[in-house]
Amino acid sequence: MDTVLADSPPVRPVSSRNATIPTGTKTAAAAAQGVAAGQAAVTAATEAIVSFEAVSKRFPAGRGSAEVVALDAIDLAVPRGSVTGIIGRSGAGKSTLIRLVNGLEKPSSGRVVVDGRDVAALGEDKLREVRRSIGMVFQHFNLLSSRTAYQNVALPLEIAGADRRTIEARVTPLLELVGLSDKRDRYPSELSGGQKQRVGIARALATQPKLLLSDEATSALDPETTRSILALLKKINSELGLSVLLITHEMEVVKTVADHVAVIDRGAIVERGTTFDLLSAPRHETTRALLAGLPSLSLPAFLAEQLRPEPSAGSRAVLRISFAGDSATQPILSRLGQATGVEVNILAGAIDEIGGRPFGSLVVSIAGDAATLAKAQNHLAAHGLQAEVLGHVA
Ligand SMILES: Nc1ncnc2c1ncn2[C@@H]1O[C@H](COP(=O)(O)OP(=O)(O)OP(=O)(O)O)[C@@H](O)[C@H]1O
Repeated sequence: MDTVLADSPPVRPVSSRNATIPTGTKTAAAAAQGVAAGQAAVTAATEAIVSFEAVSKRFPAGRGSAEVVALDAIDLAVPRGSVTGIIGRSGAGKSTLIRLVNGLEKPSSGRVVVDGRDVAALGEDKLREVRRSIGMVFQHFNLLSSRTAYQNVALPLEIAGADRRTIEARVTPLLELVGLSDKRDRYPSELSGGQKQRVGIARALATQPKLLLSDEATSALDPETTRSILALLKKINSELGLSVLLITHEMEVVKTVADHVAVIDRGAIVERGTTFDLLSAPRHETTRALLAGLPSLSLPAFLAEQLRPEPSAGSRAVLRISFAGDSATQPILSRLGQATGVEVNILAGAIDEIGGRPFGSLVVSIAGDAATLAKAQNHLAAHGLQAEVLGHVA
C-alpha cells in the first residue's frame, strides 16, 4: 500500500470516519417542498444568497459594562446552494451574525444582503416576507409542548393564513421527508432529541424557505444522532437546493456537512475557504486550535502531557505533518529520512476524509538540533506538506 502510512509501523489511533450522506429519493424531497424534481436539482451558483458587506455590530455600554464590539468589519459571501459553516469559540460573534440575517439585530454599520435585499433597510411587511423565506433550526428545538409533531410543523403555515387542505398537503410530505410519518400525533415529550430536531427541521421548511439557518442544531445531541441530523441537512441541501448557513463551535459538524467554511474569532473572520482546503491546510491559529478538537486529529493525552514549549538537552521536536489529497498517497516519511538523514519516530496519526478526499495528520518526533529540524521542515514544505512544531519531548 503506497500511502503516507505505508512506511510506518502501526500508527494509533487510525480513524477513517465515514461521512456518507443518505440520498433518499429526489422526487419525495421535491414533493415535500412542492417543486418538480428537475427544478429541485440546483447547480451550485456562484451568486451569494447572503452577503455581509463591511458589517460591524457594537452593543452600547451599559451600567458598569463597556461597549462590546461583537462583529468588526465582516465581509463574507454565502454561496447560493451551499452548506456554509461559520465556526468559532463561545463569544466569537456567531449568534450575532445569524441574528443579523433574519433581521433580529441591525448592523451598527455595513449591510447584510439576503437574496438581494438589504435586511436592515426593509419595512415591517418586506421584512416579514424575507423572514418567511428563511427557515431557522435551533439548538433546543423550540417546539410547543402542547402541540403534536404535525401541529408544530403546521404552525408557521397557520400563522401565514394557509387553509387546512394546504397545510395538510404541505405538512404530510415534510414529516415523510424527515422520517417521522409515524410520529405525527406524538407530543414533544414523547419524542427523542433527534426526533424533536427532525420536527424542528420540518417546521423550518414549512414555508418553503430559500435559506435555512442552523444555530448549533446538533449541540444538544449525541454523536450518532448528530450524524443523522447532519445527513438530513445535507440531503435537504442537495435534493431541494436549499442554501444552509450553520453556526457551530464543533469542527466535526463543519467537516461532516459544510462545503464552505469561515472561522470567526473575536468578531472577525480570520480564515475562510472550501472545507477541504481549510481543514487540510489551516493557516490561522484559531483554525488549528478548533481542528485539534476533531476526534480523529486530537493529540493523544499521554503525548499532550509530555509536551514542553522549549527544547532541552537531548529532547526531540514533535511535529504535526498535515497531508491532503495527492500527498496522502506519497510515502512521505521514508523519503524524508532518505533525503535528509533525519531520524523520524511516529507517535500518532490519523486519516480522515472530506467528501471522499483523504486528509489527515501524522505526529512524529525528530531528533537533532534546530538546523536538523529546519532541514526536515524545508523538505516537507518542498513537497507541499505543512509541518507544525507542537513542542518538544524529553
Ligand atoms: N445584546 C447584547 N448586549 C451586549 N453584548 C452582547 C449582546 N449580545 C451579544 N453580546 C456580546 O457580543 C459578543 C458575541 O456574542 P455572540 O452571542 O454573538 O457569540 P457566540 O459566538 O454566538 O457565542 P456562543 O457560542 O457562546 O453562543 C459576546 O461578547 C457577547 O457577550
